[in-house]
Amino acid sequence: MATLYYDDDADLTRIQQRTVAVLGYGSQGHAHARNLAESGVPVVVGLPEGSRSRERAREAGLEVASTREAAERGDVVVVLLPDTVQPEVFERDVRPGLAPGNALVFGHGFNIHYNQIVPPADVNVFMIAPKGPGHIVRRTYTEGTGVPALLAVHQDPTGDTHELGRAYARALGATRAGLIETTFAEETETDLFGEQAVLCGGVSSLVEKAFETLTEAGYQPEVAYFEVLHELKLIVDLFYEGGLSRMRYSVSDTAEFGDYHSGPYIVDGTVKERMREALTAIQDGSFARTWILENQAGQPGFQAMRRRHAEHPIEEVGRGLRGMMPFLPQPGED
Ligand SMILES: NC(=O)C1=CN([C@@H]2O[C@H](COP(=O)(O)OP(=O)(O)OC[C@H]3O[C@@H](n4cnc5c(N)ncnc54)[C@H](OP(=O)(O)O)[C@@H]3O)[C@@H](O)[C@H]2O)C=CC1
Ligand SMILES: CC[C@](O)(C(C)=O)C(=O)O
Ligand SMILES: [Mg+2]
Ligand SMILES: [Mg+2]
Repeated sequence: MATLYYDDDADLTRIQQRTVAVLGYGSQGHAHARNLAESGVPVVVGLPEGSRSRERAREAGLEVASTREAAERGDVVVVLLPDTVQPEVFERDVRPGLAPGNALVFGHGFNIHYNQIVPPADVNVFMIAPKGPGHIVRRTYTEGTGVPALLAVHQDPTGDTHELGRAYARALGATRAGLIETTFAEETETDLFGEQAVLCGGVSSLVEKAFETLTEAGYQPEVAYFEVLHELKLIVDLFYEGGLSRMRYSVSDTAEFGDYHSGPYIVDGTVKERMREALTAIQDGSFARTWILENQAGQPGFQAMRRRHAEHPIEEVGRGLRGMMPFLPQPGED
């Protein structure tokens, strides 16, 4: 049975008494920095001199310093940079400023689990890994709710890392929704599997292929877009509120029968076999090696795939349709 923590299990003052350096102001960085600051925690954001995010952080009322200065000033240093740049920035800008008893925090376990960062033994190391995108971590905080997160402690030389982690999660808004105790290994492996098999890879591939199937059969792209992409969010909202059963309660009997009849035929047992293969590549480190080598080579394959998928016809159709829905974020808005 998982151990879960909520607001009453966390003493906010433990984190309010520390200076928290948030390195990076991207998806997670902006959410952590702003949520913590609004929870009464002293925050300094660490960004390189030329960073395009410096102005946005200042406009949000946050103090900004260089990555190195912020890391030196923070008693708690939160590394919210892309996973692949973290090892280099850690060695150059973070390690020199770490003092015994400081805390080093991660939003995902990749670099600790795959030994790309080995922190000094006298520093506390924990992870708060939100189970949701950074922009939703921010939005839900402002709405008074939160995104669940995972807490793992890797090193605890001062003996109070767990308490500090719970306090951090409360300041972020995560203990409003639920904070689950885990390990760096479990978070890293399940997170990579979830994003590859379902949340990013599986769903995107299903949507692209379904859109292609309909449009190649002569149906209007706009109808196909609404059917397999736009409505997906409305269906997934029901999963979120009440599990698969709530979706099946809300849809028609015809849709529910089609779900049982065709779902397991389309996503069949061979898909599960390939899911197991993807999980093995995560567990034995071969996926991590491929991603690290891809970055060392300058990301040629990654950038080519990014371009190819960005040019998929569903993206073009979607841009036009979303432009007619002013309640959705428009290009250029964060
Ligand atoms: N994205 C998400 O929702 C989730 C992410 N995570 C984890 O959180 C961590 C952060 O990911 P994410 O928020 O996606 O990261 P982003 O790519 O959104 O943020 C990158 C930030 O790091 C800065 N940056 C990039 N390169 C450097 C560098 N070489 N030196 C200093 N700063 C740099 C960028 O600067 P600039 O602003 O100038 O571009 C930007 O502010 C990762 O460990 C990730 O796995 C965990 C859960 C969900
Ligand atoms: C699902 C992708 C994710 O793991 C996340 C938002 O939780 C990520 O790495 O961005
Ligand atoms: Mg994730
Ligand atoms: Mg992830």
